Amino acid sequence: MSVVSEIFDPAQWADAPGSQNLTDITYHHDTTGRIARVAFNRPEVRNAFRPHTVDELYTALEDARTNPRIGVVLLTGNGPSPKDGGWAFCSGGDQRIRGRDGYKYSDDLTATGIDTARGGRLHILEVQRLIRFMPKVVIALVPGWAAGGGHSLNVVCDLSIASAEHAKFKQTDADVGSFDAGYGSAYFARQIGQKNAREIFFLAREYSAQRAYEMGAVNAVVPHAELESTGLEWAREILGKSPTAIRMLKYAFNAVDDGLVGQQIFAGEATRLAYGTDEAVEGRDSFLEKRDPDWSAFPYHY
Ligand SMILES: CC(C)(COP(=O)(O)OP(=O)(O)OC[C@H]1O[C@@H](n2cnc3c(N)ncnc32)[C@H](O)[C@@H]1OP(=O)(O)O)[C@@H](O)C(=O)NCCC(=O)NCCSC(=O)CCC(=O)c1ccccc1C(=O)O
Repeated sequence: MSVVSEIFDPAQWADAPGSQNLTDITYHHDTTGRIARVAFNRPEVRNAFRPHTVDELYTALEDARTNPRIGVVLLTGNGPSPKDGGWAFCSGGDQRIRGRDGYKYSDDLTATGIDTARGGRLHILEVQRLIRFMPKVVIALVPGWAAGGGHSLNVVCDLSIASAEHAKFKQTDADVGSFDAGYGSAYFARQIGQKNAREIFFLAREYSAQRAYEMGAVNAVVPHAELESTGLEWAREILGKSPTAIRMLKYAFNAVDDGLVGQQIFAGEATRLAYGTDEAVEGRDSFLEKRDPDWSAFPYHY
């Protein structure tokens, strides 16, 4: 097992099936197969994402979502940068290949390699929704910079743990003419309060891990060397809980901010639970057996 990041413990992880050809991220399962680790792997650009990065990220997260053994996903950034030793969770969209209609596919790392025939992409927002709606806990492990769209990803994760020494937070969207007007800002304000969120976006200052913790943008600040082991510890603790309870709780927390989509997702899971009852089985069977349903065994609970 190769060491993909200085604080990655290879004894804890195995390559996720099909992950060998990934270029912009790494994807591992822990040795029990119950925890996924998905990491940005472009440390030389502070883990900025290009469309290909987002494609890989979506595929890995979707794989984790649909794997019935996986209960917790750790989202992080590999590091440090071989160029200058800097650490990053993610610095958002790769500004070198940003076009007028979104981020462009490029056959190399520069604007000269852009494929002009393909439309620009903003599909990091699809990744945000995947994290938000997956029935599993997603924990951001922030080993360095969380900036721009990377800052927004930290916002949308269920829990966040930050490196005391290297994690830094900065919402640069307004510096570069971008604006995450969804979860990245409006939901962020629900997390940390309107005044704090407006300050972070309007001034685009830099915030330490400790300050982010005080504002409620992260759950814990731990020594850098312990970031990943703490993530695993939290994940194992969550795995000790009822999967159904965790799923319903996540959707309940979401529902209040997600409007009818939030209600639909919560209601869908309630329907799934109802289908498991004898009462619902009676409804189905009466239809299939072409008879009136007999509800007499099912009281109006109060
Ligand atoms: C993150 C920094 C504050 C780190 O600063 P520092 O430690 O001093 O390092 P640097 O020397 O600046 O960077 C080292 C190296 O990395 C390159 N780099 C860093 N970030 C990027 C990037 N985003 N794109 C391209 N390259 C990057 C940097 O140029 C250096 O390269 P050298 O060749 O060594 O010089 C600082 O780096 C910084 O501020 N970075 C930019 C942060 C930023 O503005 N990000 C984009 C915000 S906009 C966005 O993410 C939109 C995303 C999106 O798709 C979206 C669209 C619509 C709605 C919502 C979203 C959404 O937000 O999700």
